[in-house]
Amino acid sequence: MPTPPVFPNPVFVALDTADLEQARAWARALAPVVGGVKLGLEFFAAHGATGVRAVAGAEGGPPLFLDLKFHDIPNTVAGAVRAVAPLAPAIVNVHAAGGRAMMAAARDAATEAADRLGVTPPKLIAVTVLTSLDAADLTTTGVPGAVADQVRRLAALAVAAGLDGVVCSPHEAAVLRADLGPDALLVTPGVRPAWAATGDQKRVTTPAEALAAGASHLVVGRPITQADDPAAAARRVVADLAT
Ligand SMILES: O=c1ccn([C@@H]2O[C@H](COP(=O)(O)O)[C@@H](O)[C@H]2O)c(=O)[nH]1
Repeated sequence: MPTPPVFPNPVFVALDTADLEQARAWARALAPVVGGVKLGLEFFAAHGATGVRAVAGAEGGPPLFLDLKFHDIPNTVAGAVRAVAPLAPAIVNVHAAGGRAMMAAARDAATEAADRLGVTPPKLIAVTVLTSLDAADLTTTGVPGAVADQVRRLAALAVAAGLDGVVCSPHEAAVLRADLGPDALLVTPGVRPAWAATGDQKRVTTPAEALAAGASHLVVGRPITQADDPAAAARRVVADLAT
């Protein structure tokens, strides 16, 4: 199997809250421990770009994964990607199910906006099949068959559209690493240390298993943020990677 990209610390913590001060407190406490922070729909719906700057805008702060999962017609998604470019996220995502033209429009918009602003373009990745879905769920959406097959189809489409990688579950990381090669970003939520509750995630592994399977980044939210001591929980997650 090809060697996956090496990151000094692949753990991105999901700061899922609508409380600005809570997000800022988590970011302060966790930035020294994790490799990056992820802000998603709950936070963005409450606080928008101003809130993102307040949590992750500091010079020299941890890399930001802006997880807004854009999914619309190409013109609208391109506009959304341009609109978030001034936030200088390290990673931005769209839904692969939006199709090749939508993803290519997002890619072009990200490159053009970064050039105009004089910033490094974000890594642009596509969500394949949400980690909260299993095969039975997927069938109810009109996609019968193995989850991995649909993930592989959407991942191939994303790379063909010029994207840098995908969001997948750790269950598909090994097959996608083989399909897409060593440089693709494979960002895996659905990561649960043995001591954490699974919650609504259905396709999960431990952090060490996800990394061993070929994930380049691990997204971990509630096992860290809902712990009594989030920084200690983050240190446990990072330590688990060494096993
Ligand atoms: O398929 C996906 C895509 C995105 N997510 C996001 O990751 C985190 C996971 O949080 P946990 O608390 O560790 O479950 C969350 O922000 C999701 O929106 C995902 O879980 N699955």
